[in-house]
Amino acid sequence: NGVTLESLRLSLIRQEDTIIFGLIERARFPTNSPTYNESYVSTPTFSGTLVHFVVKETEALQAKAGRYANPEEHPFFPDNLPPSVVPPYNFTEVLHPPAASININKDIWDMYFKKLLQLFVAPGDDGNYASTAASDLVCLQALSRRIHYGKLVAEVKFRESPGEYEPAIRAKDRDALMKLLTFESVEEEVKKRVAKKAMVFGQEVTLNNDDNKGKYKVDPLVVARLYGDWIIPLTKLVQVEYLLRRLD
Ligand SMILES: C=C(O[C@@H]1C=C(C(=O)O)C=C[C@H]1O)C(=O)O
Repeated sequence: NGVTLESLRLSLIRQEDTIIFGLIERARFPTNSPTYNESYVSTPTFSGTLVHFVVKETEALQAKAGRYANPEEHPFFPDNLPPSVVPPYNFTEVLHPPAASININKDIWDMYFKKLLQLFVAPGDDGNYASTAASDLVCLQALSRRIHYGKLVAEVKFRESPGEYEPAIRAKDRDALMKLLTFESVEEEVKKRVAKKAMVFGQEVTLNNDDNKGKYKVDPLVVARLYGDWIIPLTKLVQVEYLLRRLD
C-alpha cells in the first residue's frame, strides 16, 4: 500500500520543521515556573499543574473532533477521553493491530519537562503562563507524533526483511532488534540537518542582513542534542516495542 522507508523518512524530515518551529515558539517565553507548579491552579474538579490542565482539556476537545481516531495520534491522558462526534475516516491499516497498545507519551512528557525544556528556554517569569502551556502542548504533540512514527518505520523495516527480524522477535532480544533497526549514517544526517534548520528558521530576518550573524532563537547545537539524546532514542524504543509485538 505505497508506504516505503523512503516516504516515511520524508515525513520525518517534514516533521522536523514542525518540531523546530514549536521549540522556537516556546523559547519566546521564559521558564514561567508557575505553569508547572501544582499549587498555582485552584479548581475543585482538577488537581495538577496548569500545563497538565491545558493538555488534558485540549485533548478532550480534540478527541471529540476525531483526532485520536487517527492511528498516528496518541493522547497524553488517554483515560476517560470523550467519544468522537464525527464519522470515522477509513484510514488504511498499515500497522499490526497490537501497535495500538503502544503509547510512550508518559516517557515523552517526562523527557520534555525534566530534560528538554531547561536546555532551550531562558530562566525567568513574564506571566504568560497560559500561552506557555499552549506552546508546550504544540511541542509535545509534535514530538509524540514523530516518536510514535517509529511504529510505521518498524513495520516497513520488518516487511523488507522478515527473515532477519523474526528470530530476534521470537527470542525477545531487544539488543538484537535495536541493532537491526539502527542506521547510524541516517541518524548523523538527521542531527546535522536539524542543526542547519535551527539556523535557518531561527535567524532574525531583517532587510539589512548583516546585523544578526550567529544569533539564533534556539541554539542549533541544542536542537541537534535534543534529537541525538532524546528524540531519536525514543523513536527507536517505539520501534523495538512494536517489533516485539509484531508476531502476536
Ligand atoms: C527512524 C529510523 O530508524 C532509526 C531512527 C532514526 C531516527 O529516529 O531519526 C534514524 C535512523 C535509524 O537509526 C530510520 O531508519 O529512518
